[in-house]
Parts: sequence; structure tokens; C-alpha cells
Amino acid sequence: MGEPLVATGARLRLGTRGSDLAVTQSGMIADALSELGGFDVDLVRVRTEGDVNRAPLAQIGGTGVFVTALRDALLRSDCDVAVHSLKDLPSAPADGLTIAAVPTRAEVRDVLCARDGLTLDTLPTGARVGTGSPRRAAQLRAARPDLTVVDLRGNVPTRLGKVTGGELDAVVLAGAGLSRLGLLDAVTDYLDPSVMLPAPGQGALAVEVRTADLVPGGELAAAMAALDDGAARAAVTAERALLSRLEAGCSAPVGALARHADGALHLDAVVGAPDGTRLLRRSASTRTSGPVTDETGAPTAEAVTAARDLGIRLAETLLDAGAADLMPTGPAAKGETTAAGTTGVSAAATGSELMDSDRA
Ligand SMILES: NCc1[nH]cc(CCC(=O)O)c1CC(=O)O
Repeated sequence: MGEPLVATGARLRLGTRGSDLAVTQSGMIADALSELGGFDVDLVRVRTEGDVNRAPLAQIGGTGVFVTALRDALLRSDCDVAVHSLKDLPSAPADGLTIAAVPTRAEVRDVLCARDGLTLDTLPTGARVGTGSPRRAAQLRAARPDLTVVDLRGNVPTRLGKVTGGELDAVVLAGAGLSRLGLLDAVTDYLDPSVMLPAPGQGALAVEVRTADLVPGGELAAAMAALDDGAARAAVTAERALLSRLEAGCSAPVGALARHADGALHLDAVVGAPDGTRLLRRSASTRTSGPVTDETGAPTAEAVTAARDLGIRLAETLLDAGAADLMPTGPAAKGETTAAGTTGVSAAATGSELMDSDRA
């Protein structure tokens, strides 16, 4: 240690899962790293339990399983860089690893891909809409209580196939994934965030490396700084701070979206009862006193702190409004607790249920 891991022209191994979306996202970052840092980037396949095992994600530990295998590969030095969909990252940081870059965010909205050009407004009564995400299900049911929400697993092309194959009338997916895969033609409705708030971090990537390799002034640190988008990082910081503050207090699905406008950072968030019978939605803003980014494009410390405070403040507003009581059943709904904290949900399930469990 001490020496920068890499010098210009050096090889960098980028670990990726095998799905089309993961390979596409990793390829985009690999290209950026060779352009920005002159690196020679090799893609290394990392198999994850979530890719192999078709059991419901809740049983195999939530979307965290995708992330854990990549993080283990980084920590074992099987690869030097890992690219994650930020929304799949648990909000707790990983020991020894750093999210060194949050590149410019892609499409943040969820989209509807329906047969015959149908939209959320024009889907017929009782239409079958597929999603595996409790967050999407809750907001769909709130917008259209008459729809039949069908649990759905599989990667993006598999899920689209349920519509073309006639099994479902529509599916809800992240616009970002479709955009990266070149599949935006399948979109029939871009869901407005006033109806469907995306998952915290949706549409953003996280580029993770070993902390020890981020030598100040080193080539890797410089490339990561160039890849980082300060506005995107501030926005996802607010969304993830909200998520981690809520994680302590409730285990219901969460949507959140932060946007910069008129010199302020605006955060909208929703907590849904898992059965979709109730939604709790609040928003808050923080005036950004100084610039969001410094001259290198990195977010300023003040902007990151203000974003985190905004997320925590809005989470507390939601908790004060009863976010923790949205669960319809179980002792937690009756306000009882045990030595283990909130009852009815194990600590592990609390974390994974908050995540957006549609798999990429
Ligand atoms: N949970 C799976 C997942 N993780 C990231 C994306 C899409 C890309 C993104 O949001 O950045 C998807 C697919 C989806 O939700 O439709």
C-alpha cells in the first residue's frame, strides 16, 4: 500500500454480474474509465446467489445478495472496481470499500410497458400489471385500486416478455434500465413522480473501489473524481439518508426522489402500507447556500451535509406522521416491541423489504 494501485495504461479489473443490464452498465463505466483515466479495463464476471437462485428474493436475503457477491470480490481483490445500481445498495456503508463515484444520473422515473400503447390512465378495469416491488405495488394500488397487481420476477427482458406473451397487460420497470438496454421503445407511459416515486437512488450507478486504493493524487482517485457528478451525488445522498433513517423506524416500502431546482434541493418521499391501502407522502426542501460542486465537479462538503440533513428531516416528518404504523398486521402495528426491537420482522427482513426487490 502507499503506492497508487494503477498508473495510466494500467489494467483495471471491473467486476460485473452477468445480466444484460449489469454487463451494459459495467461496460459504460469501463469505457468512461478508459477515456478518463487511460485505463485498460477488463470485465470480470462475478456470479451472485441472486442470479442462480430463483427463490423469492425475500427468502434469499433481498436484493442485497447481488451486491454482497460483488463486494466480496472487491475485498478478495478478484476485481478492482464494481458497478452497482445505486438503488440496490444497502444504505449501510461496507467496511474497506468506498463509493468513489456517482456518475450523472439517467432517467429516474418508473415506466409502464403495456400492450396496445395503454397508459396508467387508460388500462382497463382489472388489468393485470406485473411488478415484484412492494413500492411499485403500493403506489399502483393507490393510483388505480381496480388493477390486479401480479408478483413478477426475472430480468428486464423476461419481464417485458410477459406483456408481449399476453400473460400480463403491463409491467412497471425502471426507465433507467430500459434506457441503458436500448429498450425504451417498449415504454407506453412515463409515470410521473407525483403518482409513482422511484426507489431511492433509482437511475444512478455507484462505482465502488477499495478505500485503500483511493490514494489522494493517484490515477484511480483522479478518474473517479472525473466520473463523479456532484448534483447526482447530493440527490442520492438525500434519498439514501431518508431511507436509512426510516429503516430504523419502519419496514414498509419507500419511494424517494430529490431534485435540484431554483437553487434548492427538493425531496419527495412516500411510505406505503405493503397492501397498498395507505400511502404517506411528504416533501421538504433545503436551500443550497453555496455551490453544489467544486471546480473539479465533486460535491462540496456543505452540499452533502445539507442533503443528508434534508433526508433525515423528511424521514422524521414521515415517522411523526405514522410511517412506522403502516404495517397492517403483526405486533408492530399495535405498537408493541420486544427486546429485538420492532416485532414481527427480523432485522434482516427489515433491511431487505425496504429495498426495491425487482431484480435487474
Ligand atoms: N431492482 C432491480 C433493478 N435495479 C436497477 C434497475 C434499473 C436501473 C436503475 O434503476 O438504475 C432495476 C430494474 C428495475 O427496477 O426495473
